[in-house]
Amino acid sequence: MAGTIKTTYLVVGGGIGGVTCVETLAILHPEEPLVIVTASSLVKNVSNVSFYAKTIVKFDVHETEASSLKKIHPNLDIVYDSLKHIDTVNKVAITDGGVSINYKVMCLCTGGVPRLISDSEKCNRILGIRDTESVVEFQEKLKNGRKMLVVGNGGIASEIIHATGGIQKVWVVRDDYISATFIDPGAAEFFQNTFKQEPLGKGDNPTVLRRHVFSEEDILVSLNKDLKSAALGPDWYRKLENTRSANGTQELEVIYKVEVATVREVNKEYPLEVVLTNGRTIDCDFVISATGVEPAVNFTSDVIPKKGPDGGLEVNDMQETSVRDVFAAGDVAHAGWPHAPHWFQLRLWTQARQMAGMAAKAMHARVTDTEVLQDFCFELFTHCTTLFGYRVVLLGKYNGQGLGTDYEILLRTTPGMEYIKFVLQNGRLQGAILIGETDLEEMCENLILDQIDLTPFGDDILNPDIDIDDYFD
Ligand SMILES: Cc1cc2nc3c(=O)[nH]c(=O)nc-3n(C[C@H](O)[C@H](O)[C@H](O)COP(=O)(O)OP(=O)(O)OC[C@H]3O[C@@H](n4cnc5c(N)ncnc54)[C@H](O)[C@@H]3O)c2cc1C
Ligand SMILES: NC(=O)C1=CN([C@@H]2O[C@H](COP(=O)(O)OP(=O)(O)OC[C@H]3O[C@@H](n4cnc5c(N)ncnc54)[C@H](OP(=O)(O)O)[C@@H]3O)[C@@H](O)[C@H]2O)C=CC1
Repeated sequence: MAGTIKTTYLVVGGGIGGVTCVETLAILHPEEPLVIVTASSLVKNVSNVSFYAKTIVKFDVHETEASSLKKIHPNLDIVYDSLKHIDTVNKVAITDGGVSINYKVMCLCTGGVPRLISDSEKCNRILGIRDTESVVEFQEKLKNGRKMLVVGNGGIASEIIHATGGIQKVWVVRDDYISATFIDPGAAEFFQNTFKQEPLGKGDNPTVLRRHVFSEEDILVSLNKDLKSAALGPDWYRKLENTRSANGTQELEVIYKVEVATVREVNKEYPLEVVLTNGRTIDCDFVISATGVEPAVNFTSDVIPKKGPDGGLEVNDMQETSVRDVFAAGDVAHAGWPHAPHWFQLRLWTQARQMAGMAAKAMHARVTDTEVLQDFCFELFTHCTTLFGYRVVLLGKYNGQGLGTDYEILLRTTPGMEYIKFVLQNGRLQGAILIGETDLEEMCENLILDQIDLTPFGDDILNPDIDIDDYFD
């Protein structure tokens, strides 16, 4: 396979980041040669893009043959291989198979790998979920399993708890409420109530509106986690819904404020013995470690690019690493520029797509010696997802991240229907959690971006009987 290729643009990785970078370059500079290095013949692509507002985007993600990318870029060369080494001085990338690719600018989109709990190396009954293969392995374990332990409190754990059935589940979280990466304790309670009941019709339950001024103590015990933060896509968990263990029982126990201390294989009724940090022992068939991702910096380089505290390749607002002409985007990157007040990094589809689009524009600007500004999407953190069957939209500093101690929360909740949380500081909206079909996305986006003083509206801003939108038209 060895040989030499000369290209203007080089993109590494066939996830959402790599494919978005290729698609954007296909629009910006179709006549220039472009190479994508992808270890897999399948790559990710985005479809059904719908805009809830200027920056709030929802889309579907599918797998497609890498060769289909040639339809959009006539000068695309696909190398089915893995990047091994970058010689940044001579601008040559070398693959495992010995192909040398001479580039002018390159973008690293190598994604991340699951960060598993310790003991995972000793035992193949501790699984992480990242790609299609890991889901197939999980499905096999589910079919024959009686009891599983899920550790972690983010997106994957929440989706697994929601989608699996016919198996006893023990969910071990280190917070005092569920799904802490995405929501607050109030929303967790809203979801937990729905576990117990059928969805309600409008009018079955009263709407509650309340304002809460937080003290430091409140915040410490409940809200305001510093969010840390790929690669299957939305709806991956639907595959689990039809995978039922023949054992039949279905129970969920959530154990709060603990971690897994040790896991060992034993010769007892259940093959795994998990000891928690509170001393309790749980016997189970397997463990799902849904404990975050680590950037996949799985290649060497003559000059090592600077890394962020999360181990990601630190990039500036143009997505360029500390090594000139080497850009990075998606889960492998650490957003190292001074962030806009209502944006922060979370390793998500949306951000991988936004970063990669930005990287492509900056790479094109470098090659054509032109100027480009950072995209507007980095002004506001937005995330649209589905949790426990509900639409969830997260905007800005939705959990008060980095706001200190003097902010207010305005809540409106209708059990089984909607949960709306506004985070206000100095009377201005800083973030919001919108659960259910609230239709408030666009208004919230405008209120956060324009920083309109909402003091004159008092609690009416969330009064369901007042159409507050009218005030801002
Ligand atoms: C189970 C699961 C569910 C998720 N659900 C959601 C969701 O609902 N919403 C959401 O916003 N986000 C979700 N995410 C997160 C999202 O998938 C990631 O943020 C996103 O896929 C990151 O894209 P990426 O292109 O940076 O990385 P990846 O998708 O990981 O792609 C990286 C690619 O690079 C390749 N690669 C790695 N190293 C090399 C190398 N050395 N040479 C060549 N190729 C290489 C990999 O094989 C891979 O194809 C989910 C993640 C998981 C694991
Ligand atoms: N619907 C969506 O948008 C989804 C998004 N994703 C994305 O995919 C990626 C992987 O998901 P996931 O693995 O859930 O990662 P997340 O980063 O979302 O969550 C990881 C969770 O595990 C906890 N944790 C980390 N280490 C330990 C440990 N040693 N013991 C106990 N708990 C631990 C974290 O707690 P702490 O915060 O305290 O560190 C956090 O609650 C993420 O980027 C996520 O955003 C995944 C699924 C769905």
